[in-house]
Amino acid sequence: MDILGWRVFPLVSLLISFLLFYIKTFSKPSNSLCSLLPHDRYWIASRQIVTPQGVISGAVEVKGGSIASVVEGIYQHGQIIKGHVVDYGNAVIMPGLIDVHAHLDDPGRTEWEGFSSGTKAAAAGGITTLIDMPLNSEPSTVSVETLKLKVEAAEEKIYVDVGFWGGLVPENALNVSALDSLLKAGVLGLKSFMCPSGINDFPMTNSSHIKEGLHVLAKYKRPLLVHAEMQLDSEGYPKENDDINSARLYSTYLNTRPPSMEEAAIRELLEVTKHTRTSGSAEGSHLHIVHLSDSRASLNLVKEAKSRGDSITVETCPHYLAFSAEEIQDGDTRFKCSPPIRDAANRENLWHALTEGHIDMLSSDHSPTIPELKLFGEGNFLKAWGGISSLQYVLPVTWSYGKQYGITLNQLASWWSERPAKLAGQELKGAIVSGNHADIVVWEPNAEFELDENHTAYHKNPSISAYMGTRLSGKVLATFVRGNLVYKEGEHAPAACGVPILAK
Ligand SMILES: NC(=O)NC(NC(N)=O)C(=O)[O-]
Ligand SMILES: [Zn+2]
Ligand SMILES: [Zn+2]
Repeated sequence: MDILGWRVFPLVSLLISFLLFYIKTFSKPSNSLCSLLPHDRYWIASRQIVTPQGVISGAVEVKGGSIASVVEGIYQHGQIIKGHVVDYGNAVIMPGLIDVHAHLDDPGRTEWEGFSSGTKAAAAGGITTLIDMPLNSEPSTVSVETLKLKVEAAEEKIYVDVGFWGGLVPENALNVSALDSLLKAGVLGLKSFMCPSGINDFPMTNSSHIKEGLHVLAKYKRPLLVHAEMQLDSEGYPKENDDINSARLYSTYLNTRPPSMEEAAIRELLEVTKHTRTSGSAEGSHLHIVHLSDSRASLNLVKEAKSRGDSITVETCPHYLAFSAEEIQDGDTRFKCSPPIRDAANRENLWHALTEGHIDMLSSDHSPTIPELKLFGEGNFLKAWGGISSLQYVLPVTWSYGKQYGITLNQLASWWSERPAKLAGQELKGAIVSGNHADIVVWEPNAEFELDENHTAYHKNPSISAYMGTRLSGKVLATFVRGNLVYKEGEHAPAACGVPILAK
């Protein structure tokens, strides 16, 4: 290169790096597009703010995406609070919901849901963090490579924060280094099935796989979530049933998945969870049973394990608390899920277990599909896709059906925010306290609405939701994620600025 070339070369490379910096900085949505509120520092006030110390009347100061202070009344240091104040009057200010169990089906099955529509629905429902399940996307999240595909798929599409569970499947369960690298890559914990999952690249695990998984998880202090239903030789399991009249009956489906399937799975799990006790070989790991439906023998087993010191928690879902088998019409496959929705007496017991603290938390288990796979015309319960679509409605559903049991705002915050935050290892989320992320839902408990065709639903396929046609109370007015007002009465922020959460 001649002298001139040597002089021009640094200049050109400087120019290129400036250009790259410019593209990187300014092609991302600017902050003003992330929020419907053009302030970095502001206050939100109401007469009902749900804090860990109880419900107070006052104001929450938000600064730089975090909660800077929480004050009773509208005075701080004896002076009336200054700056931009949004006064929500009698509406409830609560920590944003954390949904630890949702299937957003992205990448690969975005015609079922996808990160964009799924997190829009979440924001409209007051959910500020969602942990995505490792199955129903294509491929399933079972390795470092497939996790990378998830995170890439989520980029600039998520309106709320999204974390990821990894899958524990036979292939990685017996391969410590594969599990290690998946956990190092940032999944918040693992999830496995004790029965067929319905997804080809997500095979079921047995208790030896689960034991191995827990021992690896112990090092990382992260949980294993398990779909606890086990196929029993002596009892029925979705047998192919060519008699369409019988397959249309909800009772036919219910009989294929009796409570004893949940009980058998949990009994087997407890052989392994004993290692999670203090000084046990898997101390530090934790087992979480997802979507419990059986409120009798299965729940008793969990209670006993807790009393013995096992590190174990259990969730149930709004659909088990809202619906009962008696009300499900034959052929109405919107209600098909596993484990199945059981009788009204079981539902009553679930409510008691929840209010008495034996069920630790709630999750949506939002598991949508395309209407075609729900086989509405045929109404075949044995062949239709199993899964309830509910993401946007979990708060009003819990509130509407829970009011008669006298549930409190603090209980709602505990079931939907505090305990889920702990399960997912999110120390800066789940409660309205200074220093936490400003993840907040503002909602009006007394406002009622009809879930009819005039109601704006953000799910990709609203018609498959079992809640369509019901009347609910509890309307979400505003949702803040890390201080950004991402949803306000029917409108979303222009840009999707949620953060993908990876464990460190
Ligand atoms: N593949 C699924 O989404 N399964 C889900 N299906 C339900 N719950 O019916 C689940 O969580 O088990
Ligand atoms: Zn499941
Ligand atoms: Zn699920």
